[in-house]
Parts: sequence; C-alpha cells; structure tokens
Amino acid sequence: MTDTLTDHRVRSEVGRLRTVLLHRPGPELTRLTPRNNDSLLFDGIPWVDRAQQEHDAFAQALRDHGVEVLYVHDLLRTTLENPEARRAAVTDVLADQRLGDTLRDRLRGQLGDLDPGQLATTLIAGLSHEEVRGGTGLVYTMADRHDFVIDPLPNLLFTRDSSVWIGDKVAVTSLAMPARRRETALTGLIYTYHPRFTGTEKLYDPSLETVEGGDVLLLAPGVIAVGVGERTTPAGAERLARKIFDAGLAHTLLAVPIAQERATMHLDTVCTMVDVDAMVMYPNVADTLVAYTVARVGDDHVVSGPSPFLPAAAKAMGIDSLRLIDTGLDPVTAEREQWDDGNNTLAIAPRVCVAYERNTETNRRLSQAGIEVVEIAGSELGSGRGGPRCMSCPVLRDDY
Ligand SMILES: NC(=O)NCCC[C@H](N)C(=O)O
Repeated sequence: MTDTLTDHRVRSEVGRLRTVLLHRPGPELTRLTPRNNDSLLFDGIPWVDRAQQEHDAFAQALRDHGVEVLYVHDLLRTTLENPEARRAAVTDVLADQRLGDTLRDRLRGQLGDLDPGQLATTLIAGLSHEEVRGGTGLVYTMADRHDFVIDPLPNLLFTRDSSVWIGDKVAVTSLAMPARRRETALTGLIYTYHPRFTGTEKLYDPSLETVEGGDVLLLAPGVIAVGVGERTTPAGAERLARKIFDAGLAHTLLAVPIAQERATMHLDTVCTMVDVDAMVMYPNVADTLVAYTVARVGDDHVVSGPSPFLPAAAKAMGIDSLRLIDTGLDPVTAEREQWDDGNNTLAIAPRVCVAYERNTETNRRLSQAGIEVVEIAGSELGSGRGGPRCMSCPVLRDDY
C-alpha cells in the first residue's frame, strides 16, 4: 500500500529523486508528419523506434540510480478501470465542438468498445479520420482524410509541463498551446482517480491562467522561481503565487521574464539546478536574467524588483550566493547546446544530474565543476525540443 503523505512530496530541484513520472513515447509520435509537426510543436519527424530505445535507456539510467519510474500510460489504464474516471475521460474528449453531434455519437460508441488499456492509448495517440468506424454525417464527410477526430498528444512525452508537485500537493497546470491543452485532462484524471493518489490535494487546475511546469523551479524549500514568457503568463504566475502562499508551501515566488521564443519556451530551457546552491545556465542570458520578487506579507503579497535574478534568488533562499556553473562557452557553441537542451538537466541528487550526451561542452564543464553527469542519448527525443528535465515529473524527492 502506498502512503500519500510520504510517497508524494517535492520541495526542491535537487533532493535525491525517489519517484518520477515519465511517458514512454508511443503511437502518438507516428502521427507526426511534415504537414503537422509545426503545429504539434516538434521540430522534426522522430524515428519512433529509436526514440523509444532512447527513452527506455533514460528510464533505466534513473532506475540504476534507485529511482522508481511511473509511466503515464500504466497509470491512465488503471485510472480508466474506474467507471467514473472513464465517463469523465470520454465526456472530456467528446466535448470538442469541432465534432458535431453525429460524429460524436459514432465516437462514443467506438470508444465504449475499448478496454481501459486501448482507451488510454486512443486518448494519447488520438484517432484519425480513417480510423473512425462507419463514419457518417456532414463533419465526417467534409473532413480531410489527414484530419484527426481526436488530436494526438506527442508532447505528453514532456511530463514536466502538464503537472508539477509542490510539497505534497500537485498543480495540474494550464497549458498555453492548443496542441497540448488536452494533456492536463489526462494528468488531472490520474491524480483524481488513481488509487495511488487518493486524497491528493490539487493546487491548480487547467481552467486557470496559463502556467506550465517547465517554468516552475523549486529553488529551495519555500522559494519558487517561475519563468514568464511564451507559456506562463504574468497572470498565471500571480495566480500560482496566491495558491502556494495560501497553502503555506512557499514564502517567495520569483517571476523571471524569459524571451518569448521557441528556444526559450520555458525557464528550464535556460537554467536548471544541479546542487542545493548551484545552477547551470545558458551563458547568453546569464548577465541579463532578472526577477520580480513576490513575497507573502500577511494575507497579501508584495512585488519588488526587477533585480538581477541570481542575487534575488540567493536572498530569498537565505544563502550568500546562488552559484553559476560557468560553462564558459563561446556564444555560438552556447546557442547550439542550449537549443539541444544542454541546460535542461534533471538533478537526481545534489551534484548528480542527467543530461543529453550530445552537449559535450556543457557536460565537460559540469564535470569539471564537480557535477556527476549521467549521459543519455537524445537524438530522436530531442526533436520535440525537450531534455531530461522536460521529460520527467518528480513525484517524490528526499528533503536535503
Ligand atoms: N519544459 C520544457 O521545456 N518542455 C519541453 C516542451 C517541448 C514541447 N514540444 C513544447 O513545445 O511544448
């Protein structure tokens, strides 16, 4: 039996990782074509078998370091054994107004015939026009054969973004991009109905202002940095601050503006923690990153700044300085390795992190600075523009 109080809790970026939620990429990746990869937020067409091999190796590297790996598909299948969860899942996916009543009724019948595992697969991989059984009606007839009647979720791979544990509560996030919005219906179901998570309190929900997990960094117990840019809005950061303050989970939130660009879509694409007091950061932004400090005062919050990010973070964390691992890279190498998620490391303990092997220069500098780097291949996984941190949602970390 699991014990909710001790099995789910994350208070930092670097405490020893005990349990993590991953999604092994599956048939949803086979939906990507040169016609849809941009709108589905991939920069290429991944070789699916190789992506799975790379992901399996990632999961194994985590297990080799004593981490329990949970998979979204497994959790969703068990969740969908609950009739109420199943009803909620089907209602949600059929609420899409583009379907119209005739196609919706067809699909309700088709989904109703699936067992929980098949339904989980369909909710993740989507359903193409040609997979509809006996389609009729105007919507079906007028659709292009390349259309999806249920959109695939290839970015579910990046479990970091669709939920984030803060203390013993989970924020089911509010994703900004249309291609990703439905992901949180699935994570929300899992945390509501899966027996392992019974009683878990939800800190956020998808109907609120946009916040994505890749923007949320738990710098230290009580101190949270939130990137504000393409995905998380100032309103989202403010709402999250209110929620975490009300729940007593933090005393300070640092809102960190990041460029509204593809390469820097989340704060964790430019910096990640690798020790209790150290970060690796994209050198090209290191001198310019600032933070607005949001602090709890009584029942309200006060905002100050902007001021340089690292000193503001150190002050909130109560330490002399937040060290930057100096990767010392020339701007072009830095830009190349940032694009390939060189700064998107996943700490599995203080001074131990998982990183893509291709970022040789960043990794070398990390090693020289005393950080153990567990290297994984990511040539195919990286085509979705996410690294080890993006592909992982920590569920349990030790305190340090
Ligand atoms: N935390 C992250 O940076 N996640 C990577 C998300 C990549 C995905 N293709 C996206 O554009 O949302």
